[in-house]
Amino acid sequence: MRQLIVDIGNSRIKVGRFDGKDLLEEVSFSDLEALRIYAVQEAMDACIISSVRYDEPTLRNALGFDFHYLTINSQLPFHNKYGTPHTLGVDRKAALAGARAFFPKGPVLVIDLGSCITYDLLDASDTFTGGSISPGLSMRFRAMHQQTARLPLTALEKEQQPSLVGTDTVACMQSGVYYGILYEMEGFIRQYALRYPDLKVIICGGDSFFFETLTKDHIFVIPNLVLYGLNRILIDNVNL
Ligand SMILES: Nc1ncnc2c1ncn2[C@@H]1O[C@H](COP(=O)(O)OP(=O)(O)O)[C@@H](O)[C@H]1O
Ligand SMILES: CC(C)(COP(=O)(O)O)[C@@H](O)C(=O)NCCC(=O)O
Repeated sequence: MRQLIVDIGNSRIKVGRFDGKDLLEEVSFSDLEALRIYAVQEAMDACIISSVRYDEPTLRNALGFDFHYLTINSQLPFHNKYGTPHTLGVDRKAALAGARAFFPKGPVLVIDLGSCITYDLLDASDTFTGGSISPGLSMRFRAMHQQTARLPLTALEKEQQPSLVGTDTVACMQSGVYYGILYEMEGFIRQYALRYPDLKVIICGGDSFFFETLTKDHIFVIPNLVLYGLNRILIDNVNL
């Protein structure tokens, strides 16, 4: 059984080709046309799309192949008790489903480092009530550049761990963004761990590899967690 799994985020489109529960290949695209060209060349039995950007008619029009579109009506492996369930990001639902694919029981905190950073807690009774949303890594760099007169647009190099004490403008910005996110995550993890003994933490998303040093016995970095979650949701929803 071949499944095509598509996660359309605010920065880019991530695609996984699965055979049952096994991820065979992972690619990313910047636009729908590139996704369409890739998808029509693949032999697939089923496809799921989660999109925080495009509504269902737009995607059906642009893509022209059949897929399950993740909505409020899709069956999920947890109880959604969010105050506004209709506005909950589908990528957050997929990440929580991914958490249950890796850890079937117990409390799990998912931290998704994408365009935004989301913190989502699933408790031991499989109930989701909410979490937090904060600005993502690239967004922090762009915001400082766009909303000041003197700060340049900069970024982190691959696998760069900046100095705590920045000694020039760029290094100060890199320190602020990197350690701002690191200490933010450590603070959330500490507070959640006090409330939920035996907590597991999964860090995922496009910028998660910058924080692999956080990996411990109960903290896991799984960059493509959302793809695994969508695969699980697809299997539950179309009876593969
Ligand atoms: N090819 C890429 N295109 C865009 N962003 C990328 C790419 N590779 C890594 N990234 C990083 O991933 C982050 C976005 O993460 P991702 O999980 O793809 O976000 P989203 O789900 O919001 O689209 C960006 O902040 C960027 O730093
Ligand atoms: C919070 C998000 C912007 C994160 O999206 P991402 O950074 O993964 O592209 C997205 O999940 C979203 O648009 N959520 C809607 C609001 C909510 O979840 O309550």
